[in-house]
Amino acid sequence: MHFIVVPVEFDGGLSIHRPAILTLTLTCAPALGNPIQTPSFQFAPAHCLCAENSPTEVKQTLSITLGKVHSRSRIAQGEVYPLNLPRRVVQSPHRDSFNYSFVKLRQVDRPLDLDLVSSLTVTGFSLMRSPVARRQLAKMVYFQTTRAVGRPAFRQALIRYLIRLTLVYIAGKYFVYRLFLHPANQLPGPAPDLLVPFLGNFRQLLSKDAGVTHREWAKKYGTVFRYFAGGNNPRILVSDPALVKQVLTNDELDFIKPPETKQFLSLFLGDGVLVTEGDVHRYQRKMLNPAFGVSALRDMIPSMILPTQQLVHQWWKQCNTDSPTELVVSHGLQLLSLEVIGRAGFGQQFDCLENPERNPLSRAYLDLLAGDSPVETLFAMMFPWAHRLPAPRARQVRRDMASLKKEAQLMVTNAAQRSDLQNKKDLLALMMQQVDEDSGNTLTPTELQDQCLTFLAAGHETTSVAVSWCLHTLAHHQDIQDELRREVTSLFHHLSPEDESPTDLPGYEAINQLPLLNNICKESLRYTPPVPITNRIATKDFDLKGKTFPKGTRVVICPMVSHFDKQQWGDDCDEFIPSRWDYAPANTISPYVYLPFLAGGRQCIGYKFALIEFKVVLALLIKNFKFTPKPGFKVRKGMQITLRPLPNMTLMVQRVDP
Ligand code: HEM
Repeated sequence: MHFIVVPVEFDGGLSIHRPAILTLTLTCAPALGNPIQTPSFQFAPAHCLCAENSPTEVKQTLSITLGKVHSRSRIAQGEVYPLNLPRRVVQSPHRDSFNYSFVKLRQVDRPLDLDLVSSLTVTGFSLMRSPVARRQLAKMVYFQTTRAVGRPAFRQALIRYLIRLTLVYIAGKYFVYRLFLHPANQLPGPAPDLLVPFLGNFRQLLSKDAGVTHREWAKKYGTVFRYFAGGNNPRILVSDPALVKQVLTNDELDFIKPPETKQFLSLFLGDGVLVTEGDVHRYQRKMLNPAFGVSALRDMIPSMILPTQQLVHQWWKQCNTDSPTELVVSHGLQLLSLEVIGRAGFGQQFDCLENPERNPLSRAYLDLLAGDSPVETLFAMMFPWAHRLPAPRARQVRRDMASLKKEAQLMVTNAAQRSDLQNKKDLLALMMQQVDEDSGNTLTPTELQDQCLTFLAAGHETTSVAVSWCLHTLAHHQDIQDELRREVTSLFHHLSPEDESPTDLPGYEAINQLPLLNNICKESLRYTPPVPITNRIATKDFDLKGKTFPKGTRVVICPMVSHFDKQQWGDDCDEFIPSRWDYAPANTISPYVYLPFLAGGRQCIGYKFALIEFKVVLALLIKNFKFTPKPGFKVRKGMQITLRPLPNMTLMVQRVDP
């Protein structure tokens, strides 16, 4: 038996001008004995806009109308009766559902051959024109979804479906595409580690010191190769100087920092210059560059020498008079570089060396950097949301970050109230006085605050790591250490180790003119680059060596590889030879091969600051102490943002009589 159910009016003021035909073909055959209870829909509900919830209402309507039919006439299978029934009101049992209240039921004498799609389209358009209908539809979708989700069978089927879909997605993206189909696979490179299937070559990378595995791969696969990182994500490592230049300079704007690195860094640094990209970054560099010029640095020399003298005095007191003493040098150096950046950067004495816990800024930084595990740092970088977890360490990190922001804000507010700002020569004062020539703008308090946090972070850990490794290397090269001591003593001879406030300090030029000190710093930054690796992500498709790689591909620049490339440096590149800087190839080396401060538009803004600080600290320490290795002490080069010594660098330190 076939019916057309024609709803002519809907609840809630929804009016459909033409009698919109909700075509429902009903087969009442199974219900012949009792058509009132079991009319079943043949196909319409599957197509109908209100498919899922209309049956209830239609059933009710039919119950009534068929009930009337039944009372008047006998319905037999195949028999067709003309119906011309009056409208009847049907109350929906689901108040929230889409219900129509007047239904006219018309019986036809032949199987239906209606244009179902067009009639439903009319219905759909009419419905969507009415705000009330839209609301009704939204309600209906919500109602149907919640009702379906409420059914255990549906839930199970949905979960099964989602699991299957997820597995197919993971297998497709993380295994098939990344390990085989991604264009990076055209390049040579190591096979993924099958023992940890999801982590690419991570196990190999973490099993050795930072950069060592990369270096081995470079020897085997050349200056452009691919490997797999976490999630089997392919990375292309380039050490060919022309290609490094392409990434860092020629197409600089097409290669940005990976979002997770930026997210991780911006937790601490806000929108500082280390994090921003494009025009904002260019503007910030323009505003900040003058603060790092040589004339500014000349005035900062006392802010470097005085805290170093303080550390010398501390170590002098800790050392035995006639035998070497074991000292955790990296700890003292970290406090020192924080104090230097406090004084030279912000005109403030953090008093880190005397009382590291006193200043909230230094306290927060020391706590944040306290972790000794590279895995911990990698985890934090890969999952920047981890600090939101309700774990005690995460809570402490949140407290530290809040404290950093508050203190930086305070620092900027206090600086703005200084009456003698014009005479101050620290980074913050210089930044505050900087006016953009084009727009006439100055940096806003928030911008200044973020830059302060950036300089604190970027400027102190790197320098202390650089000096720690240099002392370690010199401890294994006593002849070079002795020679350096002779050179620096000639310049700093009048500074007594017990004098924390010396006067008559050597100047910027005099320090830079010490040739061995210069060579040792350069060679040490080659041998143990404090930033061993840098990642970029392509913002558009790019060509490298005649091959095209898609947007989103990760490119790695690795000073630990470039600095040990025999073709560039010669066969002795694995050795520490400061004198190499006196002749070729080192003294003519490409800036895209020697990369301790990177190159291009994102080169370290503080590299001159860092170099002069490195020299001052190294000179004063070597002048006053002899460093030798601690027997049995094994130190690893940590694969963190910086090349951290793991565990903290410990050396034997002996006083050198003035
Ligand atoms: C030996 C010490 C240092 C080393 C080896 C070093 C190295 C680097 C490297 C490799 C980068 C580029 C990172 C990247 O883009 O992936 C960088 C960026 C940066 N460094 Fe340094 N740095 C040192 C000291 C300093 C100091 C003392 C300061 C500030 C006082 C500083 C401030 C910055 C800033 C602000 C950036 C971001 C520049 C930008 O993206 O435009 N650095 N540094």
